[in-house]
Parts: sequence; C-alpha cells; structure tokens
Amino acid sequence: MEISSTNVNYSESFIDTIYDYQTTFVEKSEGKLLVHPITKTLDIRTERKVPRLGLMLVGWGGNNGSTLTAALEANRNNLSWRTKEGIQTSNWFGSITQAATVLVGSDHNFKDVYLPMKDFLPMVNPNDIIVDGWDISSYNLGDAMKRARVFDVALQDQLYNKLSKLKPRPSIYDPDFIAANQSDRADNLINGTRYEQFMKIRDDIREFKKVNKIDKVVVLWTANTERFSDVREGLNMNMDQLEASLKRNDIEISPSTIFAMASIVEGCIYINGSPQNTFVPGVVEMAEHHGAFIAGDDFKSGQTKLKSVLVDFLVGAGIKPVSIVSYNHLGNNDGKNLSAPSQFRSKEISKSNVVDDMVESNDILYKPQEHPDHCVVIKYVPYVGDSKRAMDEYTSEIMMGGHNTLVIHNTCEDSLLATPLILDLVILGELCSRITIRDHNKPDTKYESCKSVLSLLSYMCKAPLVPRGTQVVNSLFRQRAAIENILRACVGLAPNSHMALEQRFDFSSISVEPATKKTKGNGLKMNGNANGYHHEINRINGHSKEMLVENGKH
Ligand SMILES: NC(=O)c1ccc[n+]([C@@H]2O[C@H](COP(=O)([O-])OP(=O)(O)OC[C@H]3O[C@@H](n4cnc5c(N)ncnc54)[C@H](O)[C@@H]3O)[C@@H](O)[C@H]2O)c1
Ligand SMILES: O=P([O-])([O-])O[C@@H]1[C@@H](O)[C@H](O)[C@@H](O)[C@H](O)[C@@H]1O
Repeated sequence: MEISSTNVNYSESFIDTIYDYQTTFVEKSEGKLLVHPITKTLDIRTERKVPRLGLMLVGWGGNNGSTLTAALEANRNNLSWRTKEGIQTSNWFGSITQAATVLVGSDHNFKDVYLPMKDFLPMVNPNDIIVDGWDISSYNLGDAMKRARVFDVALQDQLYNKLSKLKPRPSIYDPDFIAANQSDRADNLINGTRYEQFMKIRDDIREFKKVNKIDKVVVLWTANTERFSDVREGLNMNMDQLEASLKRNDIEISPSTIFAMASIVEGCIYINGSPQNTFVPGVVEMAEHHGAFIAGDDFKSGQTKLKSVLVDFLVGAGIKPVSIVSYNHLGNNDGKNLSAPSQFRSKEISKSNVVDDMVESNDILYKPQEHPDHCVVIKYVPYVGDSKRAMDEYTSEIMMGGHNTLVIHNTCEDSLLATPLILDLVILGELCSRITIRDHNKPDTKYESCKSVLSLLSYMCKAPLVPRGTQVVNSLFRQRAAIENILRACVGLAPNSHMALEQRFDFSSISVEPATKKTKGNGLKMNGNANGYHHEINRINGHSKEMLVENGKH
C-alpha cells in the first residue's frame, strides 16, 4: 500500500516522510509540574524491499511450533476441511497484522475508513516465510502436530505428508533448566561444551540461510519454559563476562541464552516467547554491540492479555482493583513442564507484573507501594489437553465503600491463541528492522535504527522487555496505539487521536483541505506526487489494491 500524504515520498527503495513528531516533556520541581509540549521534525525512512525471511523456531516440535508450521502450510494452500459445524477454512484470526484493521480516517460523510494492518506498509507475507528449527524431541513435524492434538483430524490428514518431511535439528538440552518430566522426550541432542553448542547453533543458522537463500533470519524461542538463571557479577552482568562464562562452560548459562547469543552474533532477530530471563544484562549488551534486535518476554495470549485490558479499564475509570485472583488449568506439555516449581515460578513472575504500571499511574486510588492482592495459580490436568481453562476474579472498590466483583471464565485452545502472536512478533519484528529516523534539520547525520530491544513488540508479550531506562507499558490499548501510530507515521499520517473535531464542532467557517504535498521552488501546493500522479488504495474483492492515478482523477 502507498498513501499520498503530505511530505511523503515513495522511491524505489524507500518510503520517506518528513514528520512532525509531537511529544510532551514533564519536569517535576518543588511539587509542581512544568510541562513542555515539544514538536520535533523527523525524517522517517522505511525500506520497501521485503526480505526473503527465514524463521527458526527453538522448540519447533512443540504445540506452538507445530501449530504455526501447520497453519502456515494450511493458509498458504487455502485449505478447508469438514467439521461437525460445517466447512472450516484456514485463517489467521488472532493476528493483528493479518486479521485486524486500522482506522485510516473518515470520508466526506464522516464515515470511518479502515484498512488491514498488513496493507499499511510493506510487510512479510506469511505465505513466503521459510520455517526451520530445533527440538530436543526427534518427532517430525507431522507427528508433532498429531502429538499436539490441536487441529481437527480432517485438517491434520491433509497436512501430514508435507509436514512429516520436516525434521527438527538437534538441540541443547540441560535438564537443570526445564522440568525433570521432560526427559523422556529428549532424544535429539547436541553434545559438547556450551561453547561448542553455541558454535553448532551458529553453523545451523548459516547453513539454513545459505541453502534457502534467505536474506534475514528471525530466531524465536517457543521451547519449554526454563527456570530463571542467576544474574550476578562475574557471570553475565556484561558482554565480556557472559562470553567468558560461555567459554569456561559455566553451568548457569542457560540453553536459551546460548541460542540468543548465537542469533545475535549471526545478525538474526531473537525473540523470547517464554518467561525465563534469557536476556541477562550481558545478552542485552551483546545485542547492542552487534546492532542486533531482540524482543520478549513470554507470549501475552489469554488470561494476561485480558488482564492488561481489564485493569487498564478499571484504573482508568477511577475504580480501584484490590484483589485479582487468576487460576488456570491445562493439559498440554507446557502445562506438564509448568507443574514443576521453578518453571512455574518463571511463569508466575511473568504473569504477575502486568498490572504494575497501571496501578502506579493513579495516585488517587493507590498510595506509594500499595498494590492489589494478586494471586496466580496454574494446574496441570492432562485430560483437557491444549484446551486451557482460565478463571479470574477481580474485586474492586467503587464509590463510598461499595464493591464490584467481576468473575470471568475462559476456555480456549492455548496454542491457537499463541500461534498468531508468533506470526505478529516475526512480521512486526522484521518490519522494525527496516525503519530508521533522523533529525530533519540535520540532513548530514545518518539514519538511526530502532534500539536493540524492540519494545514495540510489547503488545504480544506478557513481560515486555524495554530498552534500559525506559518505561514498561502493559496496557494493551497503549501497546496497540503505539504500533498503529508508528505505522501511520511511516506513511506521513498523524496519530489517531480520535479528537474528530470536525464532527463535534461546526466547521463550516473553517476550511479543511485534503492533505497536500509541499513542493520545493515556486511554493505552489499540489495534490499527489510532483510527477502528476497520486496513489489510491481501493478495496477489490476484499483486498486492498494500490493504484497510481493521474492527479485530479479517481
Ligand atoms: N500457548 C500459549 O498460550 C503460550 C503463552 C505464553 C507462553 N507460552 C510459552 O511458549 C512455550 C511453548 O509452548 P508450547 O505449548 O508449544 O509448549 P510445548 O511443551 O508443547 O513445546 C515446547 C517444545 O520445546 C522443546 N524443547 C524443550 N527444550 C528445548 C531446547 N532446549 N531446545 C529445543 N527444543 C526444546 C520440547 O521438546 C517441546 O517440543 C512455553 O514456554 C510456554 O510457556 C505459551
Ligand atoms: O497468556 P496467559 O493465558 O495469561 O498465560 C498462559 C498460562 O495461563 C498458561 O498456564 C500457560 O501454560 C501458557 O503458556 C500461558 O502462559
């Protein structure tokens, strides 16, 4: 998609915009707030060429890994299958890039116009992603899909032959980091020291890239949740310590940290879909040093996603949540692994911090250090398989000592919530790697990439990793608004403010002109591109199509 917008230029390689970024800087002094509105003019540049993308999954043969691989294949081939409810066709419901729309603006009749998020900027098409990966279990992907018991049998039968040809690469297994109950599937292993394992992962990435002629690789951890590793001086507090610890085969360097290190050195984007602290300070420094991108932690798929909406709504409405009790049980292999105390602890930490920033945002409701009671329970019940049952009770104080209790019961397939998030993490992570900015008034400076920690991916993460010294945002609305408005900025559109002044005030004496392009030289303004054409987006058969149209015509 291309948008004809003020100060936007589409060249063969880039979408360039001159963008007025408006922000607000606040100083606190002697109990007073001094607020500075700031406008900064930026050049925002997005590379248009979508790379041939390779995705390497750690834990490829697990429920998420096999479900993603099967879903890619099913969607690529437009598969449909018979269920007792009728014919079901493949889709990507639950993915914001593939199944959600973004408000573009309103038309002459004040009617909202929406566009699929995937059409805002050039993004990787899921059909073009080449998947590979590692697993400590040797099951091929066909058998892994059967073992997962996620998809209907009629779909599995259509996919089995193709998937059974895919076999995970051997992986790094350290029984000290995942539950002892996982040992019976660990039959596909890389031996050797930690450093040798690191080198083997690097070789695997290089080989995958070469054989498949891949431009860019995303490595994503969707393997078992590990216990937290120690973080301490001499072990992993900076890059040098971490590299030295790896070389001396220190047992506190987790398999996930080894994967992250290998990916960073190979210039891949590394994403952590599980809760453990893979990103110890040394890994973050390593990513910065190599200019690589990392993101995590832990897919925000169900109960926590709802929590990051509900608590935001309650606190934002001036209602005070005082007790949040979240229980869930599930019977897949993830549930089995989480039934061990130290792996559960990783998940408990990740699921618990999600309300902190919203509570801190309101000092009318909460005193400093005051928090709602927050309890997280997960139980393993094999019979229910991948069908996760979550029960939540939110008790809040309302006006004059009243109480408001919300009780929510949610049943859903765990992996069918997580899989679309994996796709979004990959597609948006890759897109972030193509966006750069610089100060418009310093045209001699070089364009800067995003910081190594891609906090824009927080929407998909339970415990978002953010660049050092920056704010963690858990609110789902704020996280989505950030994605939406950055996409808009890249094509020269103002953030969606929802002010809609022209609908609330009489604008008959105020002229509202469509976006015009500033031209150099004679100072004339003209619609569309200076070459006499503008881009239009038309919806044809449900798909957005970009068209080049002569100025003045439609
Ligand atoms: N499904 C969800 O809704 C959801 C949400 C948030 C986070 N997660 C996390 O995603 C991860 C995967 O979930 P899942 O349901 O696919 O679990 P799973 O147990 O089905 O799959 C994990 C796979 O990882 C493999 N594995 C373990 N250690 C490995 C290693 N060192 N290297 C390579 N492979 C290894 C296992 O053999 C298994 O096949 C878990 O950590 C889970 O907590 C899942
Ligand atoms: O996203 P969410 O529903 O809050 O969290 C989920 C947990 O409740 C579940 O027990 C676990 O197995 C999943 O991996 C996931 O982390």
